[in-house]
Amino acid sequence: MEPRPAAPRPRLCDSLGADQTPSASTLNAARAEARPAGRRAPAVAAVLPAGGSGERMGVPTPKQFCPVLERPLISYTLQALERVCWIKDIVVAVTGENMEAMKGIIQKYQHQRISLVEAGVTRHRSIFNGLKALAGDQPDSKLSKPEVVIIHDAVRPFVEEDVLLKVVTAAKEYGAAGAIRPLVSTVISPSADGCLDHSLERARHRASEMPQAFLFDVIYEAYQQCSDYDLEFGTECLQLALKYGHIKAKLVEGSPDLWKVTYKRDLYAAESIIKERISQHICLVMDTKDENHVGHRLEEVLKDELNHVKVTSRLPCHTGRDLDQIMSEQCYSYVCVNVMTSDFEEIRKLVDMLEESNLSILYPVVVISVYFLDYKSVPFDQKMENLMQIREYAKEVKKRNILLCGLLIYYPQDEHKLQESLRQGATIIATLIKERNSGLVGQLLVA
Ligand SMILES: Nc1ccn([C@@H]2O[C@H](COP(=O)(O)OP(=O)(O)OP(=O)(O)O)[C@@H](O)[C@H]2O)c(=O)n1
Ligand SMILES: O=P(O)(O)OC[C@@H](O)[C@@H](O)[C@@H](O)CO
Repeated sequence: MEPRPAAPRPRLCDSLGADQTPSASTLNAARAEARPAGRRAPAVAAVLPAGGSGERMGVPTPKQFCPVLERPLISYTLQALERVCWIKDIVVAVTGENMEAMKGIIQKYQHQRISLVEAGVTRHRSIFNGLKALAGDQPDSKLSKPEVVIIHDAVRPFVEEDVLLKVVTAAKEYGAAGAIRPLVSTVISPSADGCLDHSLERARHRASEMPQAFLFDVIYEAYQQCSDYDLEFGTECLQLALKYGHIKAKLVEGSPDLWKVTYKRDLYAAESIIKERISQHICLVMDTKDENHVGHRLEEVLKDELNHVKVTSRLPCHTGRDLDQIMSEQCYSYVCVNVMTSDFEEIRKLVDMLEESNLSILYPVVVISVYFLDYKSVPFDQKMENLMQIREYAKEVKKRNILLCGLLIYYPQDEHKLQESLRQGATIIATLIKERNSGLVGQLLVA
């Protein structure tokens, strides 16, 4: 899958600052971009079934709470939906025993617009409970009934605004809509004696994925009429709309990353996709704009080595403006360049700025403190002592989800040797950023 920037794609509401509350007029303007002219934007809510036990994952923790880069999987899905400003409420169905854990996740990762309901013993029953909360059937419910409701599995973290908009727009017109994907394996039907009865022509069939969207009344009435058998054994909401509402859902082609995390391999895949997405931008911090500065040489080598990664450089962080810039860039990888010094001043400033920006709440931020030293010609026992401070300081900042390590780059007079050191340094930097391995925190690597 091609790497995509960690920052969400341009949103309908990107005209707003990250922390601004959209005014009604702004929202309407944003919605106007998203809808055919002359039609009112529907009120949209989402239901996320998250009450499963994840048996196929084969671990004690239900997969929606399994960590990915030390953050529960469900938090990524919530973040994906929260990026969509026109989804007004997100109802999550969790079991009673996981309710407190879910509240803790919402608080720790500062999720917004989330309401919790009790899950059911099956996925359909969990979804039904979420719909009941939106229907306003429950006396203490603060939720208002939406015109359109999105249903999306909590274990499908890679959902983007464009497919959500497609299914919602189609649901408004057809009553129901769902994302589909080409089948990878052929579907076969076994006979009672365990032999092949027949196979389906793969090209004429599709896999039903998520998100799905429905006119609220269509799907709510379908669930209210639903047989116990369907509630117990059904796996397809679109089928309920067809069977009980006689609505033929519009099928929307989805992107490859809509898949559902089901087995352990899916968790590994999710982690590598997230790592790839947050490693798309490297910011070098150096205390000079001098183009001949060796830090700019390193920047150029990094650009050559990592042609798909955005490499920028900026002066050390000193003002609140820098904080805004860091947040807006959503960069999770920093290289702090120190030449012939081994003090920690710049690193401490950068780490404090990153901490203040709350950037490391959602994703681990990699900070690499690079020291250019001609360590073959100058005694650096004293410098080494300073450099070894990195171990203790790194342990401290790890608690804030900042992965700090050091890199000593040989800085010889000889141009050819320097180029070789720069290339080796760039390779190490690229690996540290791509792998984001907390096991290397506090280490001092040498190029
Ligand atoms: N009683 C249930 C069962 C499932 N789900 C949710 O429905 C989504 C898709 O279901 P599935 O992948 O089957 O999850 P599990 O049932 O947890 O997985 P398994 O079948 O392996 O146990 C998941 O987000 C799951 O948490 C739910 O809300 N309530
Ligand atoms: O059956 P499971 O509970 O594993 O997952 C539910 C899936 O069937 C469902 O998410 C899609 O197939 C679309 O309906």
